[in-house]
Amino acid sequence: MTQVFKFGGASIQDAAAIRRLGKLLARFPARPLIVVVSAMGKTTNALEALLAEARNGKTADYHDRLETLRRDHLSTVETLFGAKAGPVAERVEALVNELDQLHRQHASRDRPFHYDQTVGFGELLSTTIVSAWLHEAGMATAWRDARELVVTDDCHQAANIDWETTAKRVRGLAADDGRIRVTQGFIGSTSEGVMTTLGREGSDFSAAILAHCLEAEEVTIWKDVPGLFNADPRRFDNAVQLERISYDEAVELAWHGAKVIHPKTLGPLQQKSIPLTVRSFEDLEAPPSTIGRDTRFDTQTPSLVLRDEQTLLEIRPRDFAFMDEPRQHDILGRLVEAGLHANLIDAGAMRLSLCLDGHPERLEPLITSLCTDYAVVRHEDLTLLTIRHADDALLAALSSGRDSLAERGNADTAQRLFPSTQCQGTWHIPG
Ligand SMILES: Nc1ncnc2c1ncn2[C@@H]1O[C@H](COP(=O)(O)OP(=O)(O)O)[C@@H](O)[C@H]1O
Ligand SMILES: N[C@@H](CC(=O)OP(=O)(O)O)C(=O)O
Repeated sequence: MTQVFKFGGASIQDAAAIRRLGKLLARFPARPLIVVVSAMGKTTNALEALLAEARNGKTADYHDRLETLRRDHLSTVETLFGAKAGPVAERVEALVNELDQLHRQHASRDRPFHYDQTVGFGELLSTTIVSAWLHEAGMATAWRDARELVVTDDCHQAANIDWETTAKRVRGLAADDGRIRVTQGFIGSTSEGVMTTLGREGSDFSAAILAHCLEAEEVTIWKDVPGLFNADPRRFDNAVQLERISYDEAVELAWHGAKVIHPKTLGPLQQKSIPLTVRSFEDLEAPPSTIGRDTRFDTQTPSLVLRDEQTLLEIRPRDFAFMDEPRQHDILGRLVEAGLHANLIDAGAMRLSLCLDGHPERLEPLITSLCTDYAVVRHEDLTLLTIRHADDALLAALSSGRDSLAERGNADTAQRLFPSTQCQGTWHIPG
């Protein structure tokens, strides 16, 4: 049965990491094996900065960054392949040159389109190197172009999957010829062949799309943590690993901002009952986390998610009228048009409060539009705490000494919005 492995930026950040990836894969001889790979390290952030420089006319900065990108990838190739670097270095050079050429072609197009023609190159570069290295390390490997597999609409930067066409294209991917298939996460293309991206951190979703279409046995996401924890272990000194949780619970954590899994990943897997394993690429012996149908363990441990860089908008009618359904409909419609998502919504008789990611390019036009019809008060630099399965004592302890600007709660989930200045440093889960 087909296995799908996904490796994120941290697992292939440099030559040493790619060597480690080769050793890891050598321990998994079962085929068919599909390996979905993200861009190396923080390449996607670098490509976003490159795009901004290109669009702001900072030509010298653009060229410096492009050359840094070229140098970093070539230096990884040289470290890995030494005297045999030539053919791989040529392919890397060709990709960087193609990226540069596309910039000239697309500079006058709208930003989301231009974004997708730029930022997707991170994955094309990384898979070119990883695939060649696996071959060099003695594993039969075939590089596959995700743009020929994952078909989407033209909603650039957040493309929607054409499941029927994708399923047809993906069918041959699991051909049992013993070769590992290496392909890119995060990217796809329209039916006309124009590159699209699936949203930041979307490679987990790519792995789920392929697994869904191939009815795979399992998806494994390899991470720098042993599994899914009840809070980000970088932020909470006593976070504990959740060894078994359900799709439903995992989707709640991901939706509320637990960065470890992209929220869209769970749906395609749940539909086909394909388990998702989150595992450490650093320690193969560490017990992993498994996400599946079993809901028995979901409520045993409270889970916490912190989301930084939040903005709260308090929106009021100017005429002392109610914040009734037509007004809420109007405001939420503008939110959708701006391409924004509210992480917390709270309504009063004459107020609608929305907590949004601080995304200046989308937020500013929304605020300008709202200010024409409503009184808007804006609070910046906030951190949203979401707790699943909390009791009153835990909520009180976490809120103590912090000013809550907005709150929401139901039977399973409580949210509190605090000033980020009161949320710095390491957190400890009381209990
Ligand atoms: N609930 C959580 N459980 C585990 N890790 C989490 C959680 N929330 C956030 N993280 C963070 O997610 C990181 C791994 O995800 P990410 O950096 O996106 O990996 P990659 O880009 O390699 O796929 C971990 O280093 C950890 O700090
Ligand atoms: N490289 C893309 C897609 C992705 O999923 O990356 P990672 O798996 O490293 O989070 C991004 O950074 O958004």
